[in-house]
Amino acid sequence: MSYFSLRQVSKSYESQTALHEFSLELAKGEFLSIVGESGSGKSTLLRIAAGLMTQSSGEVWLGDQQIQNPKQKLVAGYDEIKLIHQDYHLFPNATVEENISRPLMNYDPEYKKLRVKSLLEQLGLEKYKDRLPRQLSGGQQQKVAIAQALAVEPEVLLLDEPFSHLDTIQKHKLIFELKEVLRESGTTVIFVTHDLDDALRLTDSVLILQKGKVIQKGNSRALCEHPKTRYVARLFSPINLIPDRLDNYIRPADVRLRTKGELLGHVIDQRFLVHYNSLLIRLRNGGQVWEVDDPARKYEIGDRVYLHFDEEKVLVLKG
Ligand SMILES: Nc1ncnc2c1ncn2[C@@H]1O[C@H](COP(=O)(O)OP(=O)(O)OP(=O)(O)O)[C@@H](O)[C@H]1O
Repeated sequence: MSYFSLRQVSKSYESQTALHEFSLELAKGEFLSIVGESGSGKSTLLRIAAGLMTQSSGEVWLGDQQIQNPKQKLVAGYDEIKLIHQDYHLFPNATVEENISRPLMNYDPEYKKLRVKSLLEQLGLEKYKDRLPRQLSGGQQQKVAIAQALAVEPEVLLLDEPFSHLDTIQKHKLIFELKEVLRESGTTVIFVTHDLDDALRLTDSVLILQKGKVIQKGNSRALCEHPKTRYVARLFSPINLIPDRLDNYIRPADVRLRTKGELLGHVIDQRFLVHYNSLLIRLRNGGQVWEVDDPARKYEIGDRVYLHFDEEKVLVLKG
């Protein structure tokens, strides 16, 4: 049953189309990640979804309420739909506790107190509650911005790359913590990012956006095993073009290294990774370079190797 939906939403800036007939249906409490490269229309999409930008055409619905855009509504935006982006704005002279309670100004004081206490606990911010934003790390400040957005208990949370200022370890920890908080509250979530790994840490359900259009939607396994385009395939790993075969590619993990065979190359680079060595291999015919996994860590720079692969692992990718 659809709860939050975008219906044929398009947006053009002057002559440029940023979003083209974009449609989406989410059930209550569903999480979806949208992955797209820079300029693919992710921020435009979320601003329209939050009622903060006027679309050129199409509609946004939350339950049976049509979301009004800034041309239709005096004060743009909704408490039910909150957007968090990387450039959050905290009140610099207010403490963490005051920042979180600010959106609850008109609420019952007793409710406000309990809600802020609960958010401080959920996001692990109790010990910082009396600090000013400048006395916090980037990750802690981002948590305060998230708590501030959650204060009014939004039905829908839209996350626009809000973790991009954080280092990888901090980011993964925050995504994990946030996932628990949002699951518990039954919030419907759309997370946009250019990083597939971040997306898959929050949810297994991913939509790929390119040049304002939906390229593919599915769970990680379906997208990885049956990518529709080279861009989707490359989000998971590099892909190697098979010589003399049009649009045929093979992933580094699907290549086996042997001492005999037909496709000959030699190792020109080697990287130590957690579960395998990653090799760069220059093919003898044509000089093309393949990236190949060496799980046995057997081969060294300069070695001659023959490359094998199963036909069923070959990806045929046109776009
Ligand atoms: N105010 C504007 N005026 C004109 N063009 C714009 C405007 N805002 C965005 N665009 C264009 O619309 C397209 C989509 O932009 P948008 O910011 O939605 O993409 P994005 O996927 O969020 O990018 P990024 O990941 O870099 O933030 C881009 O080509 C951008 O140049």
